[in-house]
Amino acid sequence: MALKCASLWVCARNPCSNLGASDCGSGNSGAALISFKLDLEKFRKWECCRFGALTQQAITPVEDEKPHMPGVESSGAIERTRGNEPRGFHKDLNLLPKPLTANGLSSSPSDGSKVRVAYQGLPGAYSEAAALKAYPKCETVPCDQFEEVFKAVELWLVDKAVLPIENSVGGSIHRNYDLLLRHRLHIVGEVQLQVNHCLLGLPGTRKEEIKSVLSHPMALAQCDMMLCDLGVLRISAYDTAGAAQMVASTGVRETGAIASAKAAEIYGLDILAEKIQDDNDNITRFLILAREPIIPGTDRPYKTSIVFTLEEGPGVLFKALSVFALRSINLSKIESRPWKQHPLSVVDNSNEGSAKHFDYLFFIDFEASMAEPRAQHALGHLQQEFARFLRVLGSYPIDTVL
Ligand SMILES: O=C(O)C(=O)C[C@]1(C(=O)O)C=C[C@@H](O)C=C1
Repeated sequence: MALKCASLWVCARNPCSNLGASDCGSGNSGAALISFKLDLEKFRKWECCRFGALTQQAITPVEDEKPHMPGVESSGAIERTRGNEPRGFHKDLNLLPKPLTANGLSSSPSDGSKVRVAYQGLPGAYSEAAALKAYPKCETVPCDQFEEVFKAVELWLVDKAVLPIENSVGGSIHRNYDLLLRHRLHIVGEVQLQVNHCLLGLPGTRKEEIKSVLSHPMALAQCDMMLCDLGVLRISAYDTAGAAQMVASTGVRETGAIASAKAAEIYGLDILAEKIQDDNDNITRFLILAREPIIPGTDRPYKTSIVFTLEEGPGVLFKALSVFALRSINLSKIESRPWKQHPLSVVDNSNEGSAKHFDYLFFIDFEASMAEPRAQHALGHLQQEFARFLRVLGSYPIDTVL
């Protein structure tokens, strides 16, 4: 694999000798951020020491990518029917681009004139719309699973990836936080997209005829009230456009899909109801990922995403977050995820034997650019005083246009 030397910002305690870093900074709490320019292979070796099997796991496909939501029934009927002939529809679904799969990644065309952007789902998915918002002339490349979206960039089959990370109604997409850590891509941008869901059905179907509705679990959650009113069975699918394609190809009048108006057009379905989400302001935030980081500036508002772990102790998270408050840096997101390689930390309490604590990773977005000294000082402080591990996932312009 043709991996190039990459520039990464990495802060951690005592990694200097392993990394060949040019500057390890001082131990002062206000120390400047240690910026390492390092060789990706060295970085991997170092991370391997700290995380054991993490590096190896980064190339192991996720066992179960099938979406699951409590209270949402999953059915064999939602498995993709790639290659199946659509029944009774004028659209030839076989002419649409086929999603990449882990085993079926093909090479990019040699003409590098267009940016190729991978996304999870089928044409008409919101992730595709997000890719086109970020790069209006890009070539969008559909992938079956999130894991393949990452691999498509890592294997140089595409230039960028777009990844949903949170929704204003449904909250975080936890799987994608975990994948961000397991892979070595950089966040180079974000896209905020207004998501207007439609209820789709076979041509000529009435809304009242619908008995079950297929969609992505996030989309089902975002339309909870309307689905309760209809009293329909909910069935989860990999993505909204995939649900629309499924309804089109199975030809069952009683089954509808929640998807975009564009998906209705692509798969030849009728729009039975529009803007069916519970909250009119239904915004999904997507991340743009690339092999190389961008160089952040101060010309416009920037956001920086980091992930870190902390030592165990009372008030440690409070103290860690104070490094931002002390410098008037606003936090726009905090998410904690179990540290899967280190599920428990054992603390020796002299009288009572050993106490066990769950170990967590903290993902934080803060509103400052890594080009700003206050952001560099905040991360230097966090790294020197509190963090066992710290990685900058990216520093990128804030998307302010809906
Ligand atoms: O299924 C799609 O169309 C997607 O792009 C995925 C996704 C998500 O994962 O949240 C994106 C936006 C909507 O919030 C619903 C689903």
